[in-house]
Amino acid sequence: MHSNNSTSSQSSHSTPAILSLQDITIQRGDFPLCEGVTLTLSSGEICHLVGANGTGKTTLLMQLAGLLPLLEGEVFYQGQSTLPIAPLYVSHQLGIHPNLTVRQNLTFLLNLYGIKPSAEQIETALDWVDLSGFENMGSNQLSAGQTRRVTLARLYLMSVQQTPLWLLDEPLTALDVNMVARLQQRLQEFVNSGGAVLMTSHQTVEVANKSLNLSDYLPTYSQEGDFDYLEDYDDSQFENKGVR
Ligand SMILES: Nc1ncnc2c1ncn2[C@@H]1O[C@H](COP(=O)(O)OP(=O)(O)OP(=O)(O)O)[C@@H](O)[C@H]1O
Repeated sequence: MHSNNSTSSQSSHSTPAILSLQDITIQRGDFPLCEGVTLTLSSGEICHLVGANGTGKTTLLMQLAGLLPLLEGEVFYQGQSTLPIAPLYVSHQLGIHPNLTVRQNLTFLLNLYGIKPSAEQIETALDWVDLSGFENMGSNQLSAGQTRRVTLARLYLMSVQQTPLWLLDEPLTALDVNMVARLQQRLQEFVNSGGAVLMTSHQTVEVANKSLNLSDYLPTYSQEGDFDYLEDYDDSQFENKGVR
């Protein structure tokens, strides 16, 4: 893995990059979490988005998916400066409704991208995540890993034609080693067919061929050691007032 950021919306190839972030600010609420974030993501690339807890990885994916506003910087999606873009976005909150069956949930998730799956496609996708026979089970009866498998099953049926960019938030969490390997194989197939992936994970992502570390983009005031102003702080006013 390597960092390979660029300020251009063009990749080194003649076709535009699938995604280009130029000096964007990651922000939720009043204060920026990261500033000047820059990335170019082209066909064939799987970018591992890393950074300490709370640095803004989920916030960035939500901004790109149009769920939170982007206040600073520019996003190019397939060469066009536009937001919100319409990638596949898989939230770490899963989006599985407990009162629906597994089949109903998976059908709904695919409908969002214009896919009306046949019974056979649902079966095949569930088989891919080892949930054959779970079609009519209530989703409130699934384990954490099984719930995540339902939300990931859609990746089996989605292709570059629906969306060339997948934004995946913690897709490997709660999965056993076999499913982690199978999912990574699917990501590789997707980018080999022309797609690109931006994903968060606190685990190693073996198939990643790029990384973006948000810890490199913290605002100056939050960087370690930048607390000089505290040296002048006079706390004598609190002495003997029971304020300590
Ligand atoms: N629902 C929310 N409402 C308001 N602020 C939030 C909310 N969720 C997170 N935050 C704040 O936004 C900041 C960034 O959170 P975010 O979830 O993007 O971080 P992250 O890098 O994905 O963290 P983690 O590695 O723990 O998943 C956090 O510091 C948190 O204080």
